[in-house]
Amino acid sequence: MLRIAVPNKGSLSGPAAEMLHEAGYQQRRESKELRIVDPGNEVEFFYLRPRDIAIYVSSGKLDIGITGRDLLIDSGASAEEILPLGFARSTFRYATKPGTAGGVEDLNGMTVATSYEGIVAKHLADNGVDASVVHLDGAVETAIELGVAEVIADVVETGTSLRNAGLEVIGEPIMKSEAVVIRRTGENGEEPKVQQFLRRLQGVLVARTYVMMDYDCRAEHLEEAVAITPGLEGPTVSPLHNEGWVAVRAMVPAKDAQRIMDDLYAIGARAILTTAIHACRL
Ligand SMILES: Nc1ncnc2c1ncn2[C@@H]1O[C@H](COP(=O)(O)OP(=O)(O)OP(=O)(O)O)[C@@H](O)[C@H]1O
Ligand SMILES: O=P(O)(O)OC[C@H]1O[C@H](OP(=O)(O)OP(=O)(O)O)[C@H](O)[C@@H]1O
Ligand SMILES: [Mg+2]
Repeated sequence: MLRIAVPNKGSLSGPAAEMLHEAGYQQRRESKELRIVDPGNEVEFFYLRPRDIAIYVSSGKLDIGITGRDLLIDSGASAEEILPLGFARSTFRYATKPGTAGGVEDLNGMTVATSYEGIVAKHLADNGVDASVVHLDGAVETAIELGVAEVIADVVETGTSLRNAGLEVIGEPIMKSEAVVIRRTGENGEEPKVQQFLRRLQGVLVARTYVMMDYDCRAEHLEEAVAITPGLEGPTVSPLHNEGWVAVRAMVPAKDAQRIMDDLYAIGARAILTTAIHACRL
């Protein structure tokens, strides 16, 4: 049985459960459940604090975990990222009251409040900056107003929390994060159960990113059409009863679908349809 750590709370928890559900796995019915077994898929899910997941996975007691890249790196645990999942995207940045500092190089002698001490201490050291770090559990944006620190380092998505606190980012992002699948560093990546789990999640990512496009076009325009919709391994082309016409089917990126339909129409393609992909194995 594959043992998988899933975030039980916070920004990662809802989207992770949704992705696992789309991949065909049973998920817990209520938020107090700490573990469930999905016998049909031979998987056991453990609902754990996102911050603890890399530690459990590095211990070898759990095979796989879903957590944030920033949490993985901050933990210092001996676990590695094996698949990025595209949700809970954020940057990790320094912020101050306007006029306090222009970048990390100005932080000598200051105090930085953060929930991610591991990332911040390393970043300061890598930049040769001597600043102290104070650990706070959350809502770190308030630390400056209340005099606990001159600088914060925190997760930024829309920037709303910073704006509301009258703070602005300084310097370049320390890192970019998103939800990731992790496993113990150096673990054999060929294990069939693990590979099957990753293929299922990859299938969800593809189904979310691509749509299926079907259209009819004149045979003499086929090469132009194929250049517009190359598909993954090449489009499927079938003859139409109407001589001189062919039907074409290819996967296209969902975000480009409308532009691609316009381009196909312009070269004379007609009956252009897009349909959602519900599941996929590449
Ligand atoms: N507003 C956000 N947008 C996108 N990702 C976020 C956001 N806030 C936190 N994250 C990501 O979520 C993970 C942190 O999860 P965690 O549950 O510890 O904190 P949280 O989502 O802020 O929840 P909590 O309410 O418990 O503070 C990190 O990977 C972080 O990058
Ligand atoms: O840039 P934004 O869109 O505002 O998002 C970033 C904020 O979201 C998270 O806070 P959360 O609400 O989880 O509270 P926390 O600080 O207690 O973790 C994060 O810690 C930032 O404060
Ligand atoms: Mg938070």
